[in-house]
Amino acid sequence: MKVITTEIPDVLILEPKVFGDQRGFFKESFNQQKFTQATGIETTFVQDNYSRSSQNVLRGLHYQIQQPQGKLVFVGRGRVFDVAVDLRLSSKTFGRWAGVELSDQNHRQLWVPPGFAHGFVVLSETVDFLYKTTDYYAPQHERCIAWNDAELKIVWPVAGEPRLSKKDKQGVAFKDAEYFA
Ligand SMILES: Cc1cn([C@H]2C[C@H](O)[C@@H](COP(=O)(O)OP(=O)(O)O[C@H]3O[C@@H](C)C(=O)[C@@H](O)[C@H]3O)O2)c(=O)[nH]c1=O
Repeated sequence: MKVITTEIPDVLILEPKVFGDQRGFFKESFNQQKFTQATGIETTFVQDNYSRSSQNVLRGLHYQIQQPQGKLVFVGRGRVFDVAVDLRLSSKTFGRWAGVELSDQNHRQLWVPPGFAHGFVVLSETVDFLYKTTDYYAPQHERCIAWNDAELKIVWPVAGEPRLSKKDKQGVAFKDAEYFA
């Protein structure tokens, strides 16, 4: 497995080994031992999530202020632009974002540590999006920052307004958000 750092050193791109043959391909989408060996991160994943979205859907920017979740995210089918925003006040990269294209072609996975907000926009017709989390879903602790926050200045590779859930339309400004210590 190859590990590539992003503009935020704690946000990592993982490239698993892909075995292609005349049938298609095989890859280990997760291997605890290889993940820890390659990244130095010792954590336990407790939940697997799978969502399907159509083109131009944007989900985010989400985090849990308690029970913060580290997320290992990847695409089963399709293409997204995936974003992690550092919400850790003590971090050198507080308030900065990292964005990476994840697709069924590049097989990339993104490690989004606890203490980050996360979101993605769908670039393909549909996307099957899969991720593991290091803590359980806790809706009472869920928070959402507006995808188009003026201060964060995330450059989403979409023209016009993406399609958002009701909840995501009510995302708060970064300056008003709750942060991590
Ligand atoms: C996230 C989640 C949702 N749900 C339910 C609640 C709701 O009725 C329905 C849809 O939830 P949402 O609209 O919050 O789903 P979604 O907008 O896909 O939320 C996800 O977005 C991405 C960007 C993340 O980073 C995730 O952590 C998560 O916040 O699924 C669960 O039961 N368990 C879960 O872990």
